Order: sequence, then structure tokens, then C-alpha cells
Amino acid sequence: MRSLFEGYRPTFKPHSLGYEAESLLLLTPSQQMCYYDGKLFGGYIALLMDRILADCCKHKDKPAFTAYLNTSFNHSVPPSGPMLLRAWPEKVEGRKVFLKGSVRIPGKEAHDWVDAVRTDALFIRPKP
Ligand SMILES: CCCCCCCCCCCCCC(=O)SCCNC(=O)CCNC(=O)[C@H](O)C(C)(C)COP(=O)(O)OP(=O)(O)OC[C@H]1O[C@@H](n2cnc3c(N)ncnc32)[C@H](O)[C@@H]1OP(=O)(O)O
Repeated sequence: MRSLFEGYRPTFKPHSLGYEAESLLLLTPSQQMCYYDGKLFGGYIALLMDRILADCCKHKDKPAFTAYLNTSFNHSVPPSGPMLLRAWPEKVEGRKVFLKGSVRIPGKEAHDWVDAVRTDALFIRPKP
């Protein structure tokens, strides 16, 4: 399990609804899982998103469980390039935390990043 998250070191910034999280990741060869050449396996991307969203909820707070994780793959993610994972809360209703997340990859222009993957998620904190 540790090797799946090698290099994953999220940083957290305060957000009006909690914390936002970010991690810049460069995958090792064993993490570069592809079904199609040059396109990182979507299931692995969803795993990384679930992790950063869960960490975003849990930072300095109680843990929360994934109720849904709706993921849109807009562009493929090259397995050997840098990727920026991001997660932030959108709305909090009692135990329900609605979050958004994205995977950004370098764009065509220098210093340009594009959202390759976007996630809408609901995490639910346990009953007191
Ligand atoms: C291979 C390597 C492995 C490595 C490991 C990787 C680790 C990294 C990954 C780390 C990731 C770690 C994270 C994980 O992996 S967490 C583990 C994966 N997730 C689960 O197992 C969760 C399974 N589901 C449940 O346990 C319950 O359903 C939960 C706890 C979610 C809610 O049950 P609970 O009894 O507490 O609450 P409630 O039923 O009274 O509902 C409360 C409110 O929520 C609303 N609601 C509920 N569900 C949904 C829904 N689907 N869409 C929309 N709304 C929904 C509901 O309408 C209600 O709204 P309201 O009426 O109050 O307005």
C-alpha cells in the first residue's frame, strides 16, 4: 500500500469550510500503471483522489467516509509527468462534507496547468 502512495505528501491550507489539500506527485516506475500506453489507469487516479479527499476531511478533524466519488476524466494523465492533486470543501451540511478535487497536469504553454480530472465527492462523518 505504501508504494501506491510513494511521493504523496499533502500540504494543507486553511479554507473557510475547513482545509484544502494539495500534493505534487511524480510517480515512480512501479506506480506508472497503464492499461493503455501513455494513459495512467483511471482506477489508480480515483484511488489517489479518494485519498486526498479523505485527508482533506480528516486534517485536524474527525475522519469521514466516502459516500460518493464522481470522477470525470477530461484528458488522459501521462504516467511519467508531474501531476498536482488538489481537494477542497465546497459545502458542509451537518455530518455531510461536499468536496471537489482535481488532477492538474502541465499544459502546452510553459507554467500552464490544465485540469485533466475533476471529482465531486460526498464524505460523511460518523454519527456522534
Ligand atoms: C490496494 C491498496 C489499498 C490502499 C488503501 C487506500 C487508502 C486510501 C483511501 C482513503 C479513503 C478513505 C475513505 C474510505 O475509503 S471510506 C470507505 C468507503 N466508504 C464506505 O465504506 C462507506 C459505505 N457507506 C456507509 O458506511 C454509509 O452509507 C455512510 C457512512 C456513508 C452514511 O451512513 P450514515 O448512517 O452515517 O448516514 P445516513 O445514511 O443517515 O445519511 C446521512 C446523510 O447523508 C446522505 N447520504 C448518505 N449516502 C449518500 C450518498 N451515497 N449520496 C448522497 N447522499 C448520501 C443521506 O441522504 C443523509 O442526508 P440527510 O438526509 O441527512 O440530508
